[in-house]
Amino acid sequence: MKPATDTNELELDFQRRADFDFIKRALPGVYLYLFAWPVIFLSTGFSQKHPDESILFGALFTVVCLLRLVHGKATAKHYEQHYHVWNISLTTLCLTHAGTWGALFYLVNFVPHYAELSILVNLVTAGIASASVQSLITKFKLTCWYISFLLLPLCTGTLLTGEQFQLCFIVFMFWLYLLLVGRRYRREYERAFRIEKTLSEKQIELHRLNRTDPLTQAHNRRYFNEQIDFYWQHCAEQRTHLNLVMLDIDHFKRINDEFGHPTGDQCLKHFVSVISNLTAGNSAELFRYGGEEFAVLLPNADPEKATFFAELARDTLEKSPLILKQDSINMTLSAGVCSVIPEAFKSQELLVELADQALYSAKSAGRNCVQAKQYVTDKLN
Ligand SMILES: Nc1nc2c(ncn2[C@@H]2O[C@H](COP(=O)(O)OP(=O)(O)OP(=O)(O)O)[C@@H](O)[C@H]2O)c(=O)[nH]1
Repeated sequence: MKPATDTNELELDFQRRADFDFIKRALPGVYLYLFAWPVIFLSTGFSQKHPDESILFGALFTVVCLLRLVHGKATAKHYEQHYHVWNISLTTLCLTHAGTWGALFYLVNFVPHYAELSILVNLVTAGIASASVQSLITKFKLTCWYISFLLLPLCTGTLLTGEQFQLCFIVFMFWLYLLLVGRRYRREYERAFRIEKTLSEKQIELHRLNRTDPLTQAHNRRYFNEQIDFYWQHCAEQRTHLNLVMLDIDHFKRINDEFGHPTGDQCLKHFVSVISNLTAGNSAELFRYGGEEFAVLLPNADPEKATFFAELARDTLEKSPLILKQDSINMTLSAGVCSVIPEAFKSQELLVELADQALYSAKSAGRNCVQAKQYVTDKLN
C-alpha cells in the first residue's frame, strides 16, 4: 500500500490534471454558446419580433462567454495561488451558462411567443447536454450540476404547470441517462490517469535501473558513456577543462581471496559510499567503470581541483576501514587523473585511455598514490 503522502500527492496530481483538462475540453462549448443563440434568433426572425429578449439573452451569453475565456486564459497563472477563487468562479460561470440556456429551454416549451424557436433550441440543448457529459466529465460533480441546470428547469415547469408531461418525462430520463453515462466516463478517465501514472513511474524506475550498477547503486558504465559525451560537448562549448579520475582499489583480489566474495561485495559498496560523500560536494559524478575500477568526472573544473579530489579520495579511503563484526578491512586506492580542454582535444576515448595510463603509472609507482596528466591539445601525442 502506498504511504498517505503519496496518495495525497496522487490525488492532487489527478485533480490538477482533471481541472486543466476541463478547461481545455470546455472551450469548444464556450464558443457554441456564443454563436448558437444569434444564429437561432436571426434565422427565425425572432430578433425582429422580440428585439429586447433577443438582446438580453445575447448579452448574457456573450458576457459569460467572455468571462469564461478570460478565466481559461488566467488558469495557468492563477490556478495554484488562488485555487478556491478559481474553482468558485469556474463553477459560477459554467452554471450561469447552463442555467441561462436552461431558462431558454424552459421558455421555448412553455411560453407561446418563444414556441417558434422550440425545434432549434431543443436540438441544441440535447447537443450541449450530450457533449458536456463527454467533454466536462473530468469534474464529475460540476458536470452533474451543469446538466441539471440545463435540463431540469423544463421539468420544474411541468411540476408547476402540469403541462408538457411527455416532454418532461423524456427530458428527465435523458438527464438520468446522462448522469449514469457520465459516472462511467469519469471512472474510465480516472482509470486511464492511474494507468498512465503507473506507466510513467515504471518508466522512470527503468531509466534509473538502466543507468545504475545493481551492486553498489553507483552510476554504471553505460551512463558513464552518456555523461562523458554530454560533458565533452558542454566543456567544448564553455572552453573549460573536463577532468577524468580513474580510481582502482588496490589488491582487491586479495580481499576476495582472504574474506570471500560477499565481503568483497561489501567492500565495493563501502568504497562507493565513501567516495560518493566526496563527489557530492565537488560537482563530480562517480561511476562504476568495471570490477573494482571506478571513474569520476569533474567538468568545468581546474586540473588542480581534479588532482586534489583524487588525493582526497585516496586519503579518505585509507582512513575509512570497513568495520565488520569480527574484522576491519583497510582499503587503499590508486588514481590516475587526466585533464583536457575538449575544444582542442581529439576525443573522449583518448581522454579515457590517458587517464587509464595515469592509473597504471600509479600502480607501477607502488599503489596508494595519485598520478596526474594534463593536456592542453592532443598535438602532444
Ligand atoms: N567481490 C567482488 N569482486 C569483484 C567484482 N568485480 C571484480 N571483482 C574482483 O576484483 C578482482 C580484481 O583483481 P585484479 O584485476 O587482479 O586487481 P587487484 O587484485 O585489485 O590488483 P591491482 O588492481 O593490481 O591492485 C578480481 O579478483 C575480481 O574477481 C565484484 O563485483 N565483486
